[in-house]
Amino acid sequence: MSIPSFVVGIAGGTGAGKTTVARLITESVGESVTRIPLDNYYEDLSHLDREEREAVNYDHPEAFEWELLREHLRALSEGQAVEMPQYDFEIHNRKDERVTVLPTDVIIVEGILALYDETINDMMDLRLYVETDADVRILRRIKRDVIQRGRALEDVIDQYLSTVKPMHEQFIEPTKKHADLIIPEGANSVAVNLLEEKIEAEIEGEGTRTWERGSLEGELGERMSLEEE
Ligand SMILES: Nc1ncnc2c1ncn2[C@@H]1O[C@H](COP(=O)(O)OP(=O)(O)O)[C@@H](O)[C@H]1O
Ligand SMILES: Nc1ccn([C@@H]2O[C@H](COP(=O)(O)O)[C@@H](O)[C@H]2O)c(=O)n1
Repeated sequence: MSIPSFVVGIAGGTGAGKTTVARLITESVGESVTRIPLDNYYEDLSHLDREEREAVNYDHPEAFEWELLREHLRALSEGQAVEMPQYDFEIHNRKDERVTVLPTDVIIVEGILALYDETINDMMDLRLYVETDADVRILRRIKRDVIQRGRALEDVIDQYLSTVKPMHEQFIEPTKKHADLIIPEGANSVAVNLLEEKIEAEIEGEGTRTWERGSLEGELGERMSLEEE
């Protein structure tokens, strides 16, 4: 019998620690986890020039291609591979290439609005909201955007005040009510260890969801067979 993947959502404000939590779980649990960054599902803005793309509100739900994410999650949790878009923060747009993502026992969807879409929330088995104070989050974001993404401090501050903060209050923070668990501070080792245990138990437990990874590698896009227990 087919057993769908265990789908985990990790939401929270910018700089809250979502990516870190997702990365720690993935590193600990291993190959059976696939990470789906919501950033990869920003709308394709190739029809806009760079200046117009810089002015887009990237914290509004309309910035994302929800239907594509729904389709991909549905496909992955049913055992089909998908071609996931890749996002480039330098050019404020998708890259030309896509990456083939194989179905796995566990799928982690991670991003500011990971708990926003009702259909996607219904597909999730575990919904997490990472909660970190706004002052800590903006300091982390300034460090990341200025040092790693080469953005000007003035621009980072302007963007924070004009869109990031108001959208957080209007759309992101309210999704906390959809969470099963709230994780304080991001890479909080007690919470992360408990999550790792929960996810490992899901993989190893009764009715194991065991995708035969190798069986798909030669015939990508084909439906996978499930290992009978
Ligand atoms: N509990 C924590 N304590 C200290 N730093 C943390 C903690 N959690 C995350 N960080 C750091 O904060 C920064 C932002 O974390 P990240 O996971 O990228 O946030 P998000 O994906 O929510 O934007 C990273 O440099 C990360 O190492
Ligand atoms: N071209 C873009 C696209 C998105 N952003 C910002 O990314 C933030 C979401 O990612 P986190 O890892 O911080 O959760 C979001 O707040 C967008 O403002 C951007 O700056 N440029």
